[in-house]
Amino acid sequence: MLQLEGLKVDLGAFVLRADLSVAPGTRAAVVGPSGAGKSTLLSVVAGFLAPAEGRVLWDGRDLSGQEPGKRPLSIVFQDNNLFPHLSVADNVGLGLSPSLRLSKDDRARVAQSLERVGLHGMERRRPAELSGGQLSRVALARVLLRSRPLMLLDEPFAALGPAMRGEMLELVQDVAAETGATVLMVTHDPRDARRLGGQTILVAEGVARPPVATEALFADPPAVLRDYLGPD
Ligand SMILES: Nc1ncnc2c1ncn2[C@@H]1O[C@H](COP(=O)(O)OP(=O)(O)OP(=O)(O)O)[C@@H](O)[C@H]1O
Repeated sequence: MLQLEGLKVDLGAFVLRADLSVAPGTRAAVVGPSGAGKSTLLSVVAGFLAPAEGRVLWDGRDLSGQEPGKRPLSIVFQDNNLFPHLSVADNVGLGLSPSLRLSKDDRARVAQSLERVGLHGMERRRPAELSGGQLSRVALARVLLRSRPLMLLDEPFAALGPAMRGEMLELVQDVAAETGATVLMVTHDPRDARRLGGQTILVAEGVARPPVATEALFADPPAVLRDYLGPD
């Protein structure tokens, strides 16, 4: 379980607070106005930012001071954090070993996870030789391989069209189901939040609110969410 306990992140002109927990295996969309602090929230969970107050706990263990690579999580950003000079297989292999010292067995697992996301035969390509959707698949193959219990996705599919986004969201759900991971996914699209089919953390007015059922939230949105969503 992820717990944000009395958390305060202070970026000078911007302060974000959070006091919430996310039950194991929850798929939670993170929504809210631009500049509200969604990426900041993910950054503090990931360990890129240290909180001024409070703690981030995973299964009751305080993650303070633990560097991002050692935390029990995987991250996917919009640019998919792929290295342009490395092959698809090596980009995925980094999920197992940052120095790319991979055993034969590791290589087989890389191939297996690429096959799982529909990229069989593309192992030797470089990121520049792939489409946007395929790049997202590479990033998800790495997440699958790492099999960490928490997946942080920051607008991962914003550059893709609606149909492809739907496909990718299904893949995220499959990957989360296979690894049992808890998912936090920042999105600007309420349809994506609904498609994720779980809960939503609303970030607005300096606060990340506890997760609530997505359907119920969008059926009767609080004023700040209504303003953000605009007229139907
Ligand atoms: N390194 C920083 N130093 C100071 N302020 C920052 C820093 N990074 C972000 N901010 C500010 O913190 C606030 C929250 O930014 P953040 O990127 O978390 O918002 P967001 O909800 O993810 O926005 P968007 O939806 O536009 O991506 C913004 O007002 C931003 O200007």
